[in-house]
Amino acid sequence: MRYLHTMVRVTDLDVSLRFWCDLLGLREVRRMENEAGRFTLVFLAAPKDLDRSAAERSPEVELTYNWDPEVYTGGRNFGHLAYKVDDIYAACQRLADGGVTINRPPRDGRMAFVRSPDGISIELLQEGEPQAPAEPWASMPNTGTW
Ligand SMILES: C[C@@H](O)C(=O)SC[C@H](NC(=O)CC[C@H](N)C(=O)O)C(=O)NCC(=O)O
Ligand code: NI
Repeated sequence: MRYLHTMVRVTDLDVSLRFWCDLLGLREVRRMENEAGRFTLVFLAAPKDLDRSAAERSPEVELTYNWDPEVYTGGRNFGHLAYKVDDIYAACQRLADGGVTINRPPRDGRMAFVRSPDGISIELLQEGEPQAPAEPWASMPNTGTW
């Protein structure tokens, strides 16, 4: 057995791709349009996983966009998706510049949390050793929950 993907239902595909790809940094590896089912699947992979994703189709995030509007509630038993990033300060700055709230800022130079446009919690962890605490992150308070 091996891990394949995590599926997330999204309410706006363009808004979601701007967050998951342009701001978070994932890459679209393939998509499937299903006319009969009236939905689109978009598979995303992190840059360092692209080769493996192309070969094994894993590990990926599967965005599911239902063409007919639906309201997605609950799911708070779901925790988060976690990614290692080369520079947690640069990643958080790119997300913040793109209008994403940094719910749990990287005060420790190691860990941050944000949420996707549909409220999916995402953990960002510094690759390797934590960075030295640096402003504005070191004194930035949490914003809500993640
Ligand atoms: C391609 C493979 O990875 C899938 O997950 S397809 C699973 C299939 N997805 C859909 O039918 C998408 C549209 C549907 N309206 C939905 O929102 O799920 C499926 O069986 N989905 C049910 C599920 O609970 O995942
Ligand atoms: Ni799936």
